[in-house]
Amino acid sequence: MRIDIVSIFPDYLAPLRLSLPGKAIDRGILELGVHDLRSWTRDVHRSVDDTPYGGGPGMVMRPDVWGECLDDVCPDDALLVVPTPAGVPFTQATAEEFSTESHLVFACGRYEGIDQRVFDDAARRVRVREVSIGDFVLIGGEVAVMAMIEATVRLIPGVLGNNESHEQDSFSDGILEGPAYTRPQQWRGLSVPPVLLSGDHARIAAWRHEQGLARTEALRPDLLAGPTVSAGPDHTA
Ligand SMILES: Oc1ccccc1-c1ccno1
Repeated sequence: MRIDIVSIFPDYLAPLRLSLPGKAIDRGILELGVHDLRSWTRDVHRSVDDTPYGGGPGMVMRPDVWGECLDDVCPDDALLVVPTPAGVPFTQATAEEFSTESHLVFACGRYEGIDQRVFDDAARRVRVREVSIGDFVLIGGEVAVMAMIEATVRLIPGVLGNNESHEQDSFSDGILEGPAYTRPQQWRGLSVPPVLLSGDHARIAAWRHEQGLARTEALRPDLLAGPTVSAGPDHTA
């Protein structure tokens, strides 16, 4: 997989080369390109934004600069992902869909967002997903992109080591993971549930599922209410 990211703060994405994505890069499983949007500016001030039509606070990122950048960075077979609070929810299903792509391009917006015509124009030749990582507002898309990349890259075969797996992730079977325990068996008067010491793998699996279900009912009953909309294959944002 190749991932390209466009940002006016490329150094913000430096941590991606550590831990998980870093290992994937070292193993040749992942190619990562980070691009400074200002490289496509043509004025002496290297301007990337302007005042919004219709008035209102803040600034909007310019279509001309983004358009020329995406012409260079985003080929027709790539999936263009645009993090935005106004997007379709990013879920584990989205991460699974993204992990099967050969080329992801992430456009990090700032200010009041990117001129909509950038995505309308891009949609003429590439698949576009406007995606939200949650119902809150950030200053820019970089943090959202890092979260989405980590959630996606860890699902690529070979990225997680043998003793790490995503088969029992929260959400992988639609419910939250149950509690986890390790040594010591007694700690500050608190014991590890005896079933986990039984060696009875069927009982342990059943207990873990019950615990996950109880946690889900208590904390995320919405996950038990049936399928929700997410930025999956049938949602073009
Ligand atoms: O709040 C944002 C600002 C810029 C780009 C993305 C976001 C966002 C918020 C939630 N998901 O994405």
